[in-house]
Amino acid sequence: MNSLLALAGTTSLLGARPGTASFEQLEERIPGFGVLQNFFKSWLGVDLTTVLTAAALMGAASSGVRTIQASGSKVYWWIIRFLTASISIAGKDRLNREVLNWLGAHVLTTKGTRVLTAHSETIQTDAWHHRRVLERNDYHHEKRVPVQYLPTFGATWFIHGRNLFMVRRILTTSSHYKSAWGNQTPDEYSGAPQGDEPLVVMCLGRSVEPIKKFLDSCRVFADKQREAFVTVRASKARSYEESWDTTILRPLRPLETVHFDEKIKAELVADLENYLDPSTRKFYNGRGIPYRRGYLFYGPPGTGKTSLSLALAGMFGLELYLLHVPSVSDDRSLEKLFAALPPRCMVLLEDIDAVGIKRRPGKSDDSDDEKDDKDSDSEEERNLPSSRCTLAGLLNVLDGVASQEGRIVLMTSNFAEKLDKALVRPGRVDRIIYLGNISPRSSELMFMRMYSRNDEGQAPAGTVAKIPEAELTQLALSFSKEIPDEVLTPAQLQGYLLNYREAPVEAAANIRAWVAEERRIMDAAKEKARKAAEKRRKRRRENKLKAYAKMASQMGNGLGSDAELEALERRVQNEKMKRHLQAQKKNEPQKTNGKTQVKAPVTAVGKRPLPGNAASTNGVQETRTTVPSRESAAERVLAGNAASTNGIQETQKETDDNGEARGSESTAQETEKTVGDPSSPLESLSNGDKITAEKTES
Ligand SMILES: Nc1ncnc2c1ncn2[C@@H]1O[C@H](COP(=O)(O)OP(=O)(O)OP(=O)(O)O)[C@@H](O)[C@H]1O
Repeated sequence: MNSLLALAGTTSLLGARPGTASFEQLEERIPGFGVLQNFFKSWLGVDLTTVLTAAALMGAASSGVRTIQASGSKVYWWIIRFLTASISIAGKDRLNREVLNWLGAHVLTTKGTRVLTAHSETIQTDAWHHRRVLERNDYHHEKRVPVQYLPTFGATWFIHGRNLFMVRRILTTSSHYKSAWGNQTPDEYSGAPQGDEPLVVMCLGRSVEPIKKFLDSCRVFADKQREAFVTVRASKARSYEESWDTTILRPLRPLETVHFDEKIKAELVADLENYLDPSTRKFYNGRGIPYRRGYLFYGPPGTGKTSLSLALAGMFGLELYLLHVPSVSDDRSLEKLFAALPPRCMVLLEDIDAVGIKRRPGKSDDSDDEKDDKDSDSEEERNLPSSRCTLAGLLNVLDGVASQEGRIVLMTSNFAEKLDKALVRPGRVDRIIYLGNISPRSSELMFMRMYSRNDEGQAPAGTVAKIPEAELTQLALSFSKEIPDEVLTPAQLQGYLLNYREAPVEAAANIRAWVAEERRIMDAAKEKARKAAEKRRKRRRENKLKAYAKMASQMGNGLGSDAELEALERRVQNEKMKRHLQAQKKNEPQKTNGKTQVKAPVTAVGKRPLPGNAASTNGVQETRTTVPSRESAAERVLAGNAASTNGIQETQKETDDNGEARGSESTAQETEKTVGDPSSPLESLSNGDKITAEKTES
């Protein structure tokens, strides 16, 4: 048809009559044209050439209109470009959301805009939602996610700072719904924004400065909305492109509500203040020291590690970036996440011992016995998700070349002694703080916090309001006297107090019985765990003996009795240790006057002037002085040594029996060296130095 029209347009067909040159030309180009012409003429009385000519003219007219439209549009955009300035914002950028929120609060409501879009799902993470819930204190309202109204596609006009602005929310393919009306339906009636639409902010004038100011106002407004909250941003789980995606707003938690040693708390705050002081950055930069700070909070579960992190983020007005390492797909993604951090923020790596990152191969110094102990102690470890990030990758983002400056890394751990030494070395972790079980003093403060007036002077509801403050103080004191030092976790005690939310008198009266019951339950649980561990150890031992028996029978030397197999096992253990030490000797051969000198382990962390070196009475002890209730690796090694010293003697006897001479003296030396070779960072913090020094002297 097009070719026909073209032909009709190019050849003047008005005079194309049979027998004329034009008609013959047409007949030649379109075989059968004459027949069609006759058919139309005789049956419909219509001249086909006239019809075609009219169609050609119409086509030409419409293409002319299109050309005019295109030129008009070009002129329009040229004028727009000439007269306006603009800034576009990507759909996923946080600023995008902040601009929309600003428009929602300042333009849509005042202008009475009639075409809007509504959200009710992801909104709960926004400050305005929390504010409304807090303000209304309306339980039923809170059950339903409130609706927020925002600009839809297209342009929103408004005046800001005496400048005329237009914000365009641009349609993306994902947000467009093709209606039955095709492209005729305006965007706002044929689709709904998905939240990832880019924005273009335009302003009449030839400078972008007014737009920058406007964007600043949007940010200030968003910050104000968030004032009473800590913004927690979490890494997006398992996606192709890792990003800091989810934003959760948590109400501010005052640091006073996290109870632990007041001295250590004050030192921690002072340390952070000092780090965040602008002069510190200059100091670091001037001396070529990477401007970074790392903290490790460790202790049993429920002692306030996460609460402390949130409280610190709130106190310093920093955003808390929550990194869930097991859900990061690989080291590159981890790097990307760290690279996307703002210059000043806190990154929280929770339960860093449990993220499934393996120690670097070949770096583990654990003996078999130690491994056995660890196995038996950490049943839950078997169920850990295994991260695809490597330790090297993690170390690199924390303190490598790729690592960003300015941020604060907080790590929490229940078993800090399991952490790789490299992870907690200075530069990655500059302060280690132990959060322990609750002390009587902290329990008194917790009691007061639960029942006294809040910051706004409002008393708690119900009967509590009628109790005078002096009486509450007395109750708190008598309550705290019943709390054994360092036995219960703060979380446990908080749970108890919540059961008596409006009855402080009863809480104080019943505490003794509750503590006794809790102790009984905890003792029973410990005993059960001990028995289970014992059983596992026994089973493993039996399995080992069976394996040795099999080995022995394969060797055909007639060994078979339990005593013989145990002797064989000891020999194998000793041999393993000997080889291990020989391998080590190769790495650090230092012989002076024939005496082996054992190199002191790297104790940078332990030697740092950490706060509160003395054991604390308030539930917090500094790492160096307190190792959590679990037996430390050094203790285990020491215990292992005692056993292996016996083992050596017995082995000596056994080997004599077997006619194999073996120097017990050298074995003893080797054993001592093992002691000075701590396998965990906390060993280097606590016992490593001392033990090594003593052994070296001997
Ligand atoms: N030291 C503390 N002071 C006040 N409240 C505490 C303290 N420790 C724990 N809590 C309370 O116990 C609960 C759990 O605390 P949190 O999650 O901070 O402990 P955690 O040490 O991080 O535990 P986990 O190791 O299991 O993650 C919170 O509700 C918190 O209010």
